[in-house]
Amino acid sequence: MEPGSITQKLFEVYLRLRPPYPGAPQTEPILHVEDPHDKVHPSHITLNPPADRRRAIERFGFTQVFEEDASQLDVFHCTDTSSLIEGVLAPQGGDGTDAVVATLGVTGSGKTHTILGSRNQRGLAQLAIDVIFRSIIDNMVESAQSPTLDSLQACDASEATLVTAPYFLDTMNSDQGATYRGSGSRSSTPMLVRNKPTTLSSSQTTTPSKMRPKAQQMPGSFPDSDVTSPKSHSPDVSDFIVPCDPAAEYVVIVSMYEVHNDRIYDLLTPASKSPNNKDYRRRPLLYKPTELSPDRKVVAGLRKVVCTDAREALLVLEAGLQERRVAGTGSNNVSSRSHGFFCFEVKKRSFGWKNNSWSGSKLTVVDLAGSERARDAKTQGATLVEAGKINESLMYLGQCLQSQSEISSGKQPNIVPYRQCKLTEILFSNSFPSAAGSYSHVPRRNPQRGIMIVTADPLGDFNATSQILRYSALARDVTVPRAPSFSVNMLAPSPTHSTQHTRPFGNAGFGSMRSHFSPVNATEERVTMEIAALEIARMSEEIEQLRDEIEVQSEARIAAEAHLLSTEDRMIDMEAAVREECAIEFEQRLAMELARFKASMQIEKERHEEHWDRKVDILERGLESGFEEGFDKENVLVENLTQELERLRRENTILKRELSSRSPSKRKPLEEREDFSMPAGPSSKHDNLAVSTLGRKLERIKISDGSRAGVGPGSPKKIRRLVARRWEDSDDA
Ligand SMILES: Nc1ncnc2c1ncn2[C@@H]1O[C@H](COP(=O)(O)OP(=O)(O)OP(=O)(O)O)[C@@H](O)[C@H]1O
Repeated sequence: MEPGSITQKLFEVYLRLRPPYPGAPQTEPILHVEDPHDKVHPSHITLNPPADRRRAIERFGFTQVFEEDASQLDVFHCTDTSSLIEGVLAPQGGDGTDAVVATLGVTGSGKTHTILGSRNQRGLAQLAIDVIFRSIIDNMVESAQSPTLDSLQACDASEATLVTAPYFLDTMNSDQGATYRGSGSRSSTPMLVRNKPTTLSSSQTTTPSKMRPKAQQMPGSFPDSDVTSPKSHSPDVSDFIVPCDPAAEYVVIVSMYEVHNDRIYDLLTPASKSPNNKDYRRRPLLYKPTELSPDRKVVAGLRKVVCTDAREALLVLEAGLQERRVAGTGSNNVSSRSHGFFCFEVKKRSFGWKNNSWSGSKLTVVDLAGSERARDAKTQGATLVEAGKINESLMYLGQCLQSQSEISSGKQPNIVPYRQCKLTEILFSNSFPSAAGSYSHVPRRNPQRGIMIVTADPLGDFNATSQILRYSALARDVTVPRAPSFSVNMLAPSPTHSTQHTRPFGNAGFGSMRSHFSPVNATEERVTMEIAALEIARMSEEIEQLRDEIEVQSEARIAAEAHLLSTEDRMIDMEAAVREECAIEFEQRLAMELARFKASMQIEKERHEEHWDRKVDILERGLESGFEEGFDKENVLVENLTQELERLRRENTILKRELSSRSPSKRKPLEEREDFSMPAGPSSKHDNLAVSTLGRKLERIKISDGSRAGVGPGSPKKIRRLVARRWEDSDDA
């Protein structure tokens, strides 16, 4: 089945009329309860427009109408809240069925009174807590401490943090434990001590502030949760018990949250100081499917308190109500500025299975904020914006309820448009069976059962009341107004004017008319009067219709403005989220790029080092090889020179011999001769000089040889060869 399509009524709708305010002026009520005829309880009312309004008379049908004198207990019993509790406790085994009890109405019409009661009377929430705990008292778990707490935590599908009631209350009461809202909260409606309630003025804002009075010091207007006080039992339901599963042990988990400006805030988690400014703020929570609840959305991340008796649950409820946003308006001194959701999850598991999983269902009691007209409520600033948001969400809720009644009367396709805002999503999304086949690993849950109690003030504002009734009623008839009575009066001949008819229309003066008076004229005039009267009636009708239209249009404009504001808010949120996402992505990419850059730098560095190492190697090798080469060259040179020197010496000896052999008698011995004399000094110098002298000598010899060669026969090559041979021969010799 498509989500949003229905096969049965999603909410039973009841109407509760509030008694007049003490000291309220005696005026004609706009609402009249119809005689039930053959039925026991009335179920229809008629909405009569005030005498000065020309509007249709409307008739609305509900499951039941509670008149002004109906008590809290009447409402509890007749709305069959006990059967909802029975569905939650699931006495026949299984998970049971979730239930929702909500109130809807114009501001000040008694919604909070019905749900949370007042100083002397308990509301449906307290009565339900009482009945639930009385019914399961014999099957309650022995202790909510570990390991029970751990097993409950493991089975919680809403990513919640579970704490035990004693721990929660201790934390709340400790001075440093938490930061709670004081003024501007439902602090005037707790249940412990009978101090005078705080009266809130319209100037009080709904911004959370750092304050936490101890539970015992809180001013109260709710019934006493002190079990010894008679007020704590009023009305008394002690003889009322609902059957529970005898094979199971139970525990109750309390959680509370509010929907304010289309955002969900936990009422049991203290506000924390925002880093940017000194305000104490709560973090909005998400309404989403989770791993353990893939087929159903849940408010994720709540703080839930495990309670084992009614007193603990009431104290937790009271603590959460301290956080609820309220403000004084022109219509109500303590007006709820948010939709409050108080959830009592009844968890059960089979006896003897200490580690098996917990299942169960929950009862949610909802105190909706009231619709209001800015003009009447005299709200401004933030409270006016809140009012716009409240009206917008109630308009969407109205559309859902209207579609329910239109579907059942066959006027509309089988779809409930509940995804338009958080309020309708939370109220309706569990009203439908989960899609067949999907999430086979998760047990299929029954669609929730719902009760909507519409509250109305019979002496209240006609337009606001008619609007609420129009979209909440299960059935509606419209009776077209009769012909305007004044036209009939006008048509009737006036005895005083039997002879002198006044003429309301026409340019002619009164005197001129009278001068033309005749029976024929009288008939004509009567016809004219008739036409005029009909025209007046038609125009008045038109004016009324236009007036209605204007009212509808201005309501629509307010709703559209509120929608615009919420859309703007959503866009700002989205922008912030996108910016944050971009910043995170940018930082991630930057980090990645930096890492990549560092890695490539490292690689490059290593490559460079390697390159340089290789170069140095090559250089070293080059240097080594170069040195060796140079060394070798030098050695070769020295060797060559030595050889040359040896050769020259040999040559020298030969030459000496040659010279001495030419004419030894006529010549001085070589040592005595000037050109062969050896200078004194180191042997090397002496050698060098000798070599150079020898060189010169050789040169001369060559020249002389050359001159000889030029004169004698044969080539110089031949001569040199001959000479060399001769030297070789001499060497040999
Ligand atoms: N049935 C009733 N019997 C007695 N007193 C009632 C009843 N209904 C409402 N009241 C009183 O009327 C006053 C306003 O009622 P309440 O705060 O319940 O209105 P509301 O619809 O919750 O308003 P809002 O939407 O502004 O929060 C309270 O003082 C409450 O005690």
